[in-house]
Amino acid sequence: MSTPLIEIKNLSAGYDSRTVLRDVNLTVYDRDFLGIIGPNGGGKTTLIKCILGLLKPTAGEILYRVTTAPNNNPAPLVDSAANPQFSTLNSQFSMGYLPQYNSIDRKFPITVEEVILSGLSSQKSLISRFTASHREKARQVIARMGLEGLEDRAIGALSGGQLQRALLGRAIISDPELVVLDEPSTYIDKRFEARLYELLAEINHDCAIILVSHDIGTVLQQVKSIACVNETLDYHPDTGVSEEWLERNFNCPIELLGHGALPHRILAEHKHGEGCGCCHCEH
Ligand SMILES: Nc1ncnc2c1ncn2[C@@H]1O[C@H](COP(=O)(O)OP(=O)(O)OP(=O)(O)O)[C@@H](O)[C@H]1O
Repeated sequence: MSTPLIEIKNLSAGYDSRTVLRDVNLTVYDRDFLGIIGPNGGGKTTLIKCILGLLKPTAGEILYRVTTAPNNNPAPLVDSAANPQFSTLNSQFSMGYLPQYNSIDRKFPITVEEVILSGLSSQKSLISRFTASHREKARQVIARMGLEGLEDRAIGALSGGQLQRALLGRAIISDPELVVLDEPSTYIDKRFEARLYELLAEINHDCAIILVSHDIGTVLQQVKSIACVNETLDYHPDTGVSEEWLERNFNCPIELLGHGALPHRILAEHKHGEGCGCCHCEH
């Protein structure tokens, strides 16, 4: 069994006085590939915000593995209560984040290269410039993302898929311990989607991935473990989830169809618009 990278304990979170997540417990392991599914408004992005340190939980805590020990062995998880010198999110824990497409301000005057380099901002001081090796790293990431020739283009002049690739480049350029992707394939075409999942498989050799997606099919075929968030969290350590589990969590009839070794899930016949709240019923 791999070692834990992040442990979420009894976490609750919300906005103003409204609780969106309640009593969530979850362990993300080293080199995990965790898929997070759930209905619209179930709290997936809220959970991600908590993991990224962008939203303070109202209860519970999140523990991050402290940085690799000198002998290259992972250091144990730090209990923030027992070790007050550690904050729950320590600055040495590196995470890359691909936000939801609609949260990006495309008018922001920044080029593809600058977006990707900004993933290395924590490796330099505010006023110093990026070094030649930072720029070389950016060049490699631009090539990996298939964005050669677009280095100097402003993000407002990119297609949706190109922008998502630039943002993925930013998320991975620092070789983080965890990459968090919120709906990464929204605007990505089929050709790059296949490449995207190849890339994620490559990245997953060295770091853990949390992938939020409405596309249960893609999630089940890519991930090693799966969680469904709908105010509370239900976790499966592998992807062999049952129809019953999916139906309970999506509150919508779902059929699993055999597809090689993995289940290939599809929604069962059901009436749309009955307010079950699943993403498919909104279409
Ligand atoms: N900044 C905010 N202020 C107030 N309420 C919020 C805020 N962000 C999200 N919410 C509410 O919290 C609930 C959970 O939202 P969240 O974005 O976490 O859900 P989600 O599962 O990611 O949804 P989706 O699948 O639609 O992306 C929703 O009811 C949403 O309206």
